[in-house]
Amino acid sequence: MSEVKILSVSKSFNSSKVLNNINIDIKNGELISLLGPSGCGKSTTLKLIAGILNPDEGDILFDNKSVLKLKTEKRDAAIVFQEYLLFPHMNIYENIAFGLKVKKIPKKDVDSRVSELLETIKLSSEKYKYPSELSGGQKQRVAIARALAINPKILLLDEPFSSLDINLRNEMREFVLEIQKKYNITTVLVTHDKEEALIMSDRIAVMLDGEIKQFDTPYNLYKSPKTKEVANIFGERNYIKGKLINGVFKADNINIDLNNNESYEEIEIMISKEDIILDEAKENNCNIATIAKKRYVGDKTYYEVKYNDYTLKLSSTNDGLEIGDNMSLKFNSHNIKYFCEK
Ligand SMILES: Nc1ncnc2c1ncn2[C@@H]1O[C@H](COP(=O)(O)OP(=O)(O)OP(=O)(O)O)[C@@H](O)[C@H]1O
Repeated sequence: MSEVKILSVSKSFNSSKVLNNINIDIKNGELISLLGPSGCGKSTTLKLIAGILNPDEGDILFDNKSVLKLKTEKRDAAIVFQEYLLFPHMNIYENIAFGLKVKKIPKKDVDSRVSELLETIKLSSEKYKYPSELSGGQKQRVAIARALAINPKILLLDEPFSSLDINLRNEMREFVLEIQKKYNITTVLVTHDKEEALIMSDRIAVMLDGEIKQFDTPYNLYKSPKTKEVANIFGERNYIKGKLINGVFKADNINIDLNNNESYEEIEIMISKEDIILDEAKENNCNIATIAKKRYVGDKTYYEVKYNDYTLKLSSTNDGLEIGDNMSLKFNSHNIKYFCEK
């Protein structure tokens, strides 16, 4: 385990800048994710940490020492890719033992380390099987055990679950979390899956166009994104433009008390789907919305409602509403976030 610092790192390929002034400070034993759309520079960042690539500018420190001059094999960073890249002609035991043998570790120490890892990945009884005889999840477990065998300072995971089906993916996420906590190993996970990043990370670096837009805890990123572009990474939200007058948001036919004393001429509020609440419409209730669309997804139902000139999207555990139903509308005002120009 190790503390990792990426300091003002930039990288270009063929004079096109793919990373611009990246700064990430990873604590000992922390699991962070690099989250962003395809091409934003996640894998390049991982390769810079591993030493597969070198930055044009900036520095990378492990435990406060620059590793830029160290080759990949000297950095003690283990990388696991989406494709398992196991050696097909070696059995599971030999695959896991490979890095230890290269380091000329005595046979009895190799044996005890590999046995411990086989137990951790629950494949002790399969140790003489070859990769072709394993399921996708088992292969990925072997790939992680092989990476951990050499006791790396940092574990780098490049979209390790994307080729697995959804049930296996959930199982592998839990497995990696368990193993990461057990060995307290500093880990960087590359993913484009927001749910995966939210579930697994101590902190998430949101990357867009080669820049870190926000580096924060899952909770803060979801509840208090600094910008709309970061908010949108974590799913569709509702946005309404209006004014803020002494803490009361005002737009056409909408007044929401945000419980503060601030005033802005132009702001845009962001309301998450789960913060719009539908209730039975009462006779004297003026906030009436009509259900326009319904999408049932099992544990919740997504609705689109028309409220005056607004179309709002919300999620509810109530799956019994139908298109055309009139419902009263409420907002969870304490969860409303706003973006403004002073
Ligand atoms: N060796 C290379 N030579 C030239 N361009 C490259 C090289 N590696 C990456 N790029 C470019 O750099 C940009 C960032 O690539 P990178 O693989 O880091 O993105 P990513 O966020 O990991 O994307 P994905 O999720 O699709 O893997 C892309 O435009 C890519 O085409």
